[in-house]
Amino acid sequence: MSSKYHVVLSGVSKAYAKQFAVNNVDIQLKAGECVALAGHNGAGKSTIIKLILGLIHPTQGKVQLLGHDVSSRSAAQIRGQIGYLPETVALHPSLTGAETLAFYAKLKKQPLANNPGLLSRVGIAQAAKRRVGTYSKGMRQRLALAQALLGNPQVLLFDEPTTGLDPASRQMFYEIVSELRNQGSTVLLSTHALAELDGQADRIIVMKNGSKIADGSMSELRQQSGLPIRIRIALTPGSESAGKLPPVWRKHNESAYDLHCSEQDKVQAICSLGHINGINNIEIHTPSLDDMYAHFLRREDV
Ligand SMILES: Nc1ncnc2c1ncn2[C@@H]1O[C@H](COP(=O)(O)OP(=O)(O)OP(=O)(O)O)[C@@H](O)[C@H]1O
Repeated sequence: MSSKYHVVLSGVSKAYAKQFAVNNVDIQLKAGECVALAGHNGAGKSTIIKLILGLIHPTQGKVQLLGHDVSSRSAAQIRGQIGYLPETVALHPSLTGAETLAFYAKLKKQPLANNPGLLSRVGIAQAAKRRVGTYSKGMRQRLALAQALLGNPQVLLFDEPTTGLDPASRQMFYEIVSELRNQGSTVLLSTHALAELDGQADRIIVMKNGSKIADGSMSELRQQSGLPIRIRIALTPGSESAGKLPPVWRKHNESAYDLHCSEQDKVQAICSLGHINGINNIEIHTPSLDDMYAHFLRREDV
């Protein structure tokens, strides 16, 4: 296996009784890459994260982490290289933030000296001496993130990390993800919140009923989906130019007209408007991640 991959799943399936939670999935995660796992409830996202953590073992196939088979004894040594933020974090309410992080640092055999810096990094240094029971959901999630960052792990697994976070906390979270990528760590995060991934994830893997149904960067997914781009022009009210528009332009309302075309035809479509006077505005709407996600799920239903 090439060392540029931190995590490799090869033909991995996980069955409970006769039900496949994950079905014949191949995933490769490179060093310094942030990959999002998207899918509805029950799609298999948490199961993939648990397989990488070695908490459960595949029914079929192989999971490799930093060059080791996760099921092998040698994998125990590299567990300290993984940071994990579970979907639901149970923190003891009567411990302070600082005590909680000290507890996890001891479990991970990490020096306590780095803890104040970590609490500042996630923005809760001022609440370090307060009991966790008095923390808001966002503060608890920040503290849980700090424990995942203990020891500068090479692989970070975040299960729905931004659920319930306010915009400032989400922004802080993605700033940390960006730092982690820059330092060469691999980040895998599961999410339902696709819209917020734009510009944050290098790649998106779409799961459905345990199978991988799409895998690529935003622009690759856009191309694979073949979803059209919508160009909308607004004409000066009362303008006679509408009559000169090629028939492919459809009327949207009294002054606006739409054209649906592929990414490749976009420039030509705009150039063909060169002889039309009285264009007030041009809007280009490219398919969003939510549009593409819905498309991939529908395609599988057909
Ligand atoms: N321990 C288990 N025993 C039996 N079935 C399980 C077990 N864990 C998961 N499953 C089933 O496997 C499927 C995938 O579950 P998983 O938790 O991986 O989905 P998910 O994509 O993380 O969903 P969510 O977004 O709701 O967290 C589901 O049908 C679930 O019921």
